[in-house]
Order: sequence, then structure tokens, then C-alpha cells
Amino acid sequence: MEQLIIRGGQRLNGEVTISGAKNAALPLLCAALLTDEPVTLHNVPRLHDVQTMLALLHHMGVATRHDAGNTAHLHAGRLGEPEAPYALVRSMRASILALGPLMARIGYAKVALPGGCAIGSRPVDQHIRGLQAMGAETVVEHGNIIATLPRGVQRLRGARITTDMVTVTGTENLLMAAALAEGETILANAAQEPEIVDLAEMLIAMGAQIEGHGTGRIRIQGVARLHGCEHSVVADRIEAGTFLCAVAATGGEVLLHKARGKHLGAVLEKLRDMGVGIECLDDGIRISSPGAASGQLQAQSFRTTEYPGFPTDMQAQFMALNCVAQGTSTITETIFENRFMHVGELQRLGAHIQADGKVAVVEGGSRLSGAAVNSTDLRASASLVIAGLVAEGETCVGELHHLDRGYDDIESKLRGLGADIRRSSHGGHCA
Ligand SMILES: CC(=O)N[C@H]1[C@@H](OP(=O)(O)OP(=O)(O)OC[C@H]2O[C@@H](n3ccc(=O)[nH]c3=O)[C@H](O)[C@@H]2O)O[C@H](CO)[C@@H](O)[C@@H]1O
Ligand SMILES: C=C(OP(=O)(O)O)C(=O)O
Repeated sequence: MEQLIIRGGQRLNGEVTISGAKNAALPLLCAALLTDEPVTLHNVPRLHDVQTMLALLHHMGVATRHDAGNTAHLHAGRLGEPEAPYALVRSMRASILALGPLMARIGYAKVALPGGCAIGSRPVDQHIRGLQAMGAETVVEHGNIIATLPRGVQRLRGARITTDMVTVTGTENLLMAAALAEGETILANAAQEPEIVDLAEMLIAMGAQIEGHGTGRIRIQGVARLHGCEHSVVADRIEAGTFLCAVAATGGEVLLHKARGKHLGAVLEKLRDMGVGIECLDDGIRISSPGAASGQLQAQSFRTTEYPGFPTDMQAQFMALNCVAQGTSTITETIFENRFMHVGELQRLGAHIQADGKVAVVEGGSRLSGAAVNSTDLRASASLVIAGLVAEGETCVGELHHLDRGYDDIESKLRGLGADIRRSSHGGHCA
């Protein structure tokens, strides 16, 4: 079983390049299902989730190739077996993103219901309800959502859809479905994340007519056909945020190439309030954290909310940072009901945190000490890496399949900044 072995205490210095965003790449790859022409996607990160999505698309009859230069070539000329089986969906919930494009392109989809996962129950009722409003008939049978069009109906039809809550992949699924539907669709209460904007920009490059992406109301005029395109995946704001928290905690000065400050507003504000130096450049972010060494970082309270609020995908990493900053902070998780599983593992490293329901109270100023810990979900694993980088002695982080879902070679990138971190299948000295 592989582990990351980290010897804490090194400052991070230098330059790192942020990869393409997982949460943008996954819907963009699915958008290739909307056309029978070739699609070329640049800056596609090398992640397990991307491999799983390519395997899923291949299973459906899409020709796929992810080349060494991080460009993915996709061609959904003829769709063979448009099914997303549970084996693939279970390992990656974003498989649900095949539902909208398949319904739009061929009027049939069979996608396994994702079920619950480590961070919460995560239903997909809004995806299904939206497609029903566009004329789809759906049943859930043997654990699969089977969606069809009524006899004699060729295409989904545009609709006005107000989701009960803001849902990121729900908005993406309905946006892709609406792009090929007949007539106009209004998505009200739409998610505004940068990944939605990236998807809309790719769809527009394919010939879709979309307005209002990046706001809570997206207007789509369906077209009969979409064509192929070439598009580049936006930089990963969560990977960038993870590096920012790591540098803030360890101290040092790092330039994050390609990171976009405007996508990280809420996180950058908290870092600045904490006492960290942040400079947003045209094509990157520079961070310096001299206060880390002298114990001058001030812990920050925050609530996770939809974009542009503080992202739930940054909650665990910022919690690790708050553990070593000074003062008491309160962290409220409002998006997922079970996203504090890293608390127990951070406690093993010496953190003082009390979690009760949606709220965790962190007593800062902890002197962390290395230990064996296990990842419980993707961002939890990143929080343990950050804690390991500041902990005294050796930290061994296990269950790396969570980390590998969403970080493109994080250990090489951290090593390039001076961290003492390596991957080993033999384990370290941690008990
Ligand atoms: C691949 C991808 O982009 N994943 C991101 C996406 O997940 P994902 O799109 O799955 O998250 P949603 O935005 O849909 O979830 C927001 C909330 O709405 C609830 N909900 C959602 C849909 C639905 O039909 N019914 C329902 O009840 C969820 O359980 C959750 O409590 O947005 C999350 C919130 O920013 C991020 O943490 C994930 O990293
Ligand atoms: C929760 C996440 O991803 P997913 O929706 O793929 O589980 C994440 O990226 O932090």
C-alpha cells in the first residue's frame, strides 16, 4: 500500500505550475459526447478521475487519447453502448455528467445512480428533475437511471428550470442538455463557478448559443447540431488554493504560474487577513508568508458557500492552516453534511479541533508532530499533506487513491519547492 512520507519543517520556495482543473476537465470531456466531430482539449490534468472519465467515454464508444503533452483527443463519432456502469460511477461521481449530453445527442442514457459518498449523501434529484422538465422520461431500475424520450419525440425541449439548490454538476448537466434541445432554456439558481464558465465557453466554441454563464441565470437557445472544437482547460483553483495554504503554513515565497487570483477571491481575502502576502499577477499568484516562522499568522473563521463564497473544496486545507496559525477559529461547512472526517486525522497529528455537526472550532497555535494518518476523501488527504509539511518528524499519509483522484503529481511539485516528501510502497518509520 503506497504512502506519502513527509518530513516536516521545510519552507517552500520557488515556482510551481498549476495544472488544469479536475472539476472543469470532467464536464469538458463529457461535452465531447455532444458532437460527432473530433474535439481537442488542452491542459487536461493527469489524474485518476480523468483516466476514469476517459475509460467511461471509451466504454460508450468514444475514441479517446490523452497524449504526453496533456492534450486529450476525443471523437464520439458513433455512440456504441451509452451506459455508465456502477463500477466506474462508484469510483467517480462525476460520471453522472454523461447523463445530460447523452439525452441531448441520442435521447437515451443509462447511468448508474452514484449513491452516497464519504462527504455526504449527494443526491442527483435536481439533474433528473431538470431533464424531466425538458421532456425526458426517467425510471430508476436495478440501481440505474434510465432516461428516454417519449415515442415519436426526437429532441429534448427547452424549459425554465429553477433548481432547489445551487448545484454545480447539476447546472453542467442541464447546460449540456439544453445546448442541443429544441428552443430556449433558462437555468435559474444556476451555479456560477469558473468551471461552469469554462464549460459554457467550450460549448459556445462548438456552436452553442449561451448567455449569462457566470451568473445565477443562464439562457440557452438550443441548436440542432454542435461541431468539434479545440479548447484549453482552465487552471485548477483548488490545486492553487492547496499550494497557497501549504506555503502559508510552512513559510517561504512561491510563484504559482497559471493560478488565477480572480477565481480565488474568498480564499485570498482570508489569507491576506491572516497576514500572508498575496500578489495577483496576469498569469499567476505570488505568495509570501514570513509570519509563519515567527508565529504571527492569525487564524481565520469562515463558512463554506457556493461560488463566489469560500469553496467547500478548500475547507480541509484551510483548517490545517488554521491549526498552526494563532487564535481560535470557527469553520462552518454548509454544503456537505459529512465533510469533517479529516478532523480525527489532524488530531492524530496534535491539532486541537472540536467538530459538532456543521461547525468545527479550531484552537490554533498547535505544534504538530508527525504520525501515520489516513486520507478519508480527496481534500482531506490534501489537508494531511499540509499538516505533514509543518509537523515535526515524519508523517505517513495512507489511502492515497483519494489524493490521486484530484492532484497531478503533488509530491513532485512540492519537492520542487523544497519539501521533503516521497511516495513509497514500503512505508516510513511512522508506527
Ligand atoms: C466534479 C465536481 O465538479 N465536483 C464538485 C461539485 O460537486 P457536485 O456538483 O456533486 O456538488 P453540488 O453542487 O451538486 O452539491 C451541492 C449541494 O447540493 C446537494 N444536491 C445536489 C444536486 C442534487 O440533485 N441534489 C442535491 O441535494 C448536494 O448533496 C450538496 O449538498 O460541486 C461541489 C460543491 O462546490 C464540489 O465540492 C465538488 O468538488
Ligand atoms: C468533492 C470533490 O470532488 P467530487 O465531486 O469529484 O467528489 C472535490 O473535488 O473536492
